[in-house]
Amino acid sequence: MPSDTSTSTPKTLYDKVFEDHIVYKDDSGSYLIYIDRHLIHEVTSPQAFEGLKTAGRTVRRPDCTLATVDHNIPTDSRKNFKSLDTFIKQDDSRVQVQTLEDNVRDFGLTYFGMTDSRQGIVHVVGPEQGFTLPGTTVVCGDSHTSTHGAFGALAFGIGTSEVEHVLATQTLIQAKSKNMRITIEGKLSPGVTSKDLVLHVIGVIGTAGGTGCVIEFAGESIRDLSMEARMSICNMAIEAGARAGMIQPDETTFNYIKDRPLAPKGEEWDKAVSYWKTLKTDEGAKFDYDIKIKASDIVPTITWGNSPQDALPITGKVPDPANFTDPITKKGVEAALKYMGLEPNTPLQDITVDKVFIGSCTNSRIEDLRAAAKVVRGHKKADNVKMAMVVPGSGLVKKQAEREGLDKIFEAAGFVWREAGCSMCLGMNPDILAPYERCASTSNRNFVGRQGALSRTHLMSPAMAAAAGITGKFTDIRNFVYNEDPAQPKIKLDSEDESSALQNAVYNHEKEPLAPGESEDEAIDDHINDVPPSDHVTKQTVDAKEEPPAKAIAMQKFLTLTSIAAPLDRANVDTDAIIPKQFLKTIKRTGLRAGLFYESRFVKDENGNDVPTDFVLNVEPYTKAQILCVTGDNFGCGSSREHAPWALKDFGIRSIIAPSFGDIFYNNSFKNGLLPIRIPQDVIKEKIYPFAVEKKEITIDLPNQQILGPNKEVLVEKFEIEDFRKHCLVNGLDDIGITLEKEKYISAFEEKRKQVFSFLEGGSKLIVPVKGTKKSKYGVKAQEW
Ligand SMILES: CC(C)[C@H](C(=O)O)[C@@H](O)C(=O)O
Ligand code: SF4
Repeated sequence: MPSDTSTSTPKTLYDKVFEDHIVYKDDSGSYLIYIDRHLIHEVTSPQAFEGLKTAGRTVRRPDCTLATVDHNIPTDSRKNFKSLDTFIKQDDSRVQVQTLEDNVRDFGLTYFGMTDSRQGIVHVVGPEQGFTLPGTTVVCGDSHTSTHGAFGALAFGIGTSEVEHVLATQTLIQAKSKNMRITIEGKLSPGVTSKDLVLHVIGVIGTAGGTGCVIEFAGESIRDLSMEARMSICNMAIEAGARAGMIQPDETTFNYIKDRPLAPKGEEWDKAVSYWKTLKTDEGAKFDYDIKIKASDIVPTITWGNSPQDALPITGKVPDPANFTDPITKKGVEAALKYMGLEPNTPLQDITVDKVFIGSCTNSRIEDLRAAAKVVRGHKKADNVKMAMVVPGSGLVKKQAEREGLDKIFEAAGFVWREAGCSMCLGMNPDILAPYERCASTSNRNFVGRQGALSRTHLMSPAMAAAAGITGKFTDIRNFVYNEDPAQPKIKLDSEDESSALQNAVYNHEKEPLAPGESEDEAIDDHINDVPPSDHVTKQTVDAKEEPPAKAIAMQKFLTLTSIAAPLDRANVDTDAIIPKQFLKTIKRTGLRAGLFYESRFVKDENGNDVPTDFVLNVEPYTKAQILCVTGDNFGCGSSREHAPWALKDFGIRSIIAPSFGDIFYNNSFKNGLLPIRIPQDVIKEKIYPFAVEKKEITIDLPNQQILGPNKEVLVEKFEIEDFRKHCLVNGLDDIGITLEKEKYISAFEEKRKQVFSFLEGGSKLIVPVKGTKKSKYGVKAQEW
């Protein structure tokens, strides 16, 4: 490290960053890579911390971790915030937030809580603070970690078991992904934004298009974009099925980072920039897939269905199932139209909306809010729009917008101005749509039930969502009549005033005034005393200390499995469908059976009770199936929630056969002793699916990598599985235990890193004092400032 550029083989940006992080490579080709930056939020971390405590493990590098709360928190005004107990009314949400506060205190981690204006959506906070840097590896228990790839970082979502792995070892076990490049040739046309660009790309390559790949976005249009616009693109790389999205860092990147609180300073800055300038794809580097898209083909784009790939030009019409020949696609279109309450061939611009949501980690940054405010300025919300909600991505974005008067513009138009959080992007807090409400949303997922049960989501850019709020229907922003009255407040143009000095005046946290005679430490200690310790955490920590530290925790072994297989004739089954968001509000790994495929398995009767449907897992004998046989591509796409494999496992499923899987789901399954098997679609349909339908038992033989029929005849001669994964499953081995045996390699890497990448040292510990994390009362090392 840094990767050797003098050798003859040209490398891609991804190759370089990956190679610079290899701690160890084993004979089977599996890598242990070092993780520079780890972001944490309340939904996917409780079980990870619980695992650490149970095994008596500590956090290896607290300086590499930064925590905040975002998914569960209400977006109501915090002016009268007194405590979590009174502010968060939903019990399960409050427990998750409280559990995170306990954990960051117990492990001495840096945390932006609800009274800290730096709190916000993890993917807004990381870049805003300069925690995200080019050439780093960035992970988070969240699929939209791909956002950070806009800086030339290798950034990807992980499951909760991997969160635990990173906390304990600061590394991850990884296979090398394939290289894909998507070049957008030429310049974007007026009125076309980065959101239109990325929706268009997903419409072209599909939600499984990037599976197994890291996508590098390149070309003139990408180079022309601001950092915030680049983040919106990489954010949605996961929606194209990719492991990560990346953009070569350049002057735009460096200017954005300079002087942010955690950016390297002085000589370290110069050293960093000279390294960052090497982070580009070499001439002649090989891509497994090289796709070119003309910028001139991209127009303002919105989605019509339940997958981000259901993207159409705003000038288009709702698709007609009669035009589709492939039976799975046709069935999917019919189901989506029914769910979305749309008639085939309706012009998109004739469709009226009930609500507008401007926010989410895709589009809640200052430029997004400026673009929306510019549309709204001097207009009034349409009468048919029941509510238009604007949710800034962080407390600092909110403050900046208020300094610019954007809040007043929104409010004058009848839009609602809220506090920072994920909000209606997935509605884990009270911000949800009522059944059948149609929403113009700047978020990234339009899945069934995503914004509330039976909700109807259409994805689009901030300007288009704002325009829908004004006209009451989907609107081509190119035809929108802005109010140009000079008496209206002026709004900065996109990416104007990106000068670092101004940005940082804004994005540095303003500390709360100290009480007379109070020192900073005392102020912090006071706040800690306000946060009541939770009994279960205290107890677990103490218990763990009495136990000798565990090495490898055994997982259930997987050798052979004979069972009937439940047939599922669907494509793009997302993890929101496998386990909807309301079941994520748990701090345990178990008890999720009830939520498995909840929206498919149950409908409500007139008294609001769950009534089972004829979904395959409700039908005998499939209630006892241990195998799921899926015919369509991309099973488990979308969110990183490990709750999906937990729920399948809780139901009794131990193996899933499908043509392809979402990357994070695939990974998460192995960590829980589940075996996902990739088999070509025609083989599934011809050889396995018929037995599933006939309720006949099949056998999966993992040691021999075979699938056998009811009479033990060979259906699949040798399915693929990486050696390392097979080894772990067959022997029931826990990854963390295995990795900890590589301690000497990790330490050696860290020693070198200290010299070569000295500008990464300090990490989140360079943050100015943060409330609530100074002292641990429970024995684990506290953060020092
Ligand atoms: C809660 C989290 C696991 C999830 C994700 O990984 O994406 C969420 O952020 C989402 O957008 O669905
Ligand atoms: S996609 Fe939505 S829920 Fe997920 S992190 Fe982003 S804002 Fe939060």
